[in-house]
Amino acid sequence: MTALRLGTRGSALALAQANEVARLIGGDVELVKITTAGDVDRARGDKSRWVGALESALLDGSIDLAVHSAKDVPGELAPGTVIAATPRRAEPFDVLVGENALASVREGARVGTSALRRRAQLLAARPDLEVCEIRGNVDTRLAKRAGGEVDVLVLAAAGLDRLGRRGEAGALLHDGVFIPAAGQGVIAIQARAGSPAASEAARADHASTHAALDAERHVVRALEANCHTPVGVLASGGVVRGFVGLPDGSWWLAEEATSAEELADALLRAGAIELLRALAP
Ligand SMILES: NCc1[nH]cc(CCC(=O)O)c1CC(=O)O
Repeated sequence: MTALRLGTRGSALALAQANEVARLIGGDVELVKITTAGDVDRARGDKSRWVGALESALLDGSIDLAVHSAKDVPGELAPGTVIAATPRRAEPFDVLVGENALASVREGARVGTSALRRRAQLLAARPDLEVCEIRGNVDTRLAKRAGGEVDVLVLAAAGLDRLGRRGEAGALLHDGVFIPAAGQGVIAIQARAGSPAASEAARADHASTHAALDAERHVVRALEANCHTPVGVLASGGVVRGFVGLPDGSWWLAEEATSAEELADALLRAGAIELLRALAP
């Protein structure tokens, strides 16, 4: 039996995720590090830049499975591929680093994030804050904050957990508008449809996580959202919640429903398309 080749990006977070997947699948598994366009030039581009090279390696047979942060996976997968498994979800919410709670962040503080969704949510809740672009992987951002580039950071709790750095974070942002990105905290294992590796990956699957991810991805596709769209969606405990907002915090929608279809309808009825059009005329 030859080893199952798991393709992964080479960042510390990606490797932590791939090692977790290797442990869950068990047996003879080998990690194959793949450099994506996103790793080479972090400044621009969309999700396909992170995921595209892994999808190509999957399709050309140089790997058997691709491991991703589900929130980095675009709404449409490469044809002929599937999300074969999603291990049990980690913490889905964002956290503040540098202050324990949003209410304690001083007026006008500099908050670092490059995600439009986080900017939209922060300014919806606290219009006084100065949201600053901050780039780089999780370690780089933590170092930049420690060096005084910003006062506070917003990061995914799951990423900090996986890097063993959750202790540096404050409280979760989980009230009101703070709905995380679709798939946040979920690892997606992508395979060629019908391949033997897809069946092997299924050993690592957690059914309710998979159902939640499917629901969240349904909403993203219904809104034609991508990683440049300030959209949050979280399915949990039979409820699906969604947020769509302008990055300056001046206009936002938050709805909840009992299915992905109903949530997408509710957001669309409330004006999500007009809102997204105001964003990208
Ligand atoms: N955009 C980068 C990225 N992709 C996934 C995570 C966190 C881990 C996860 O959501 O599973 C992060 C870092 C962050 O947003 O703080």
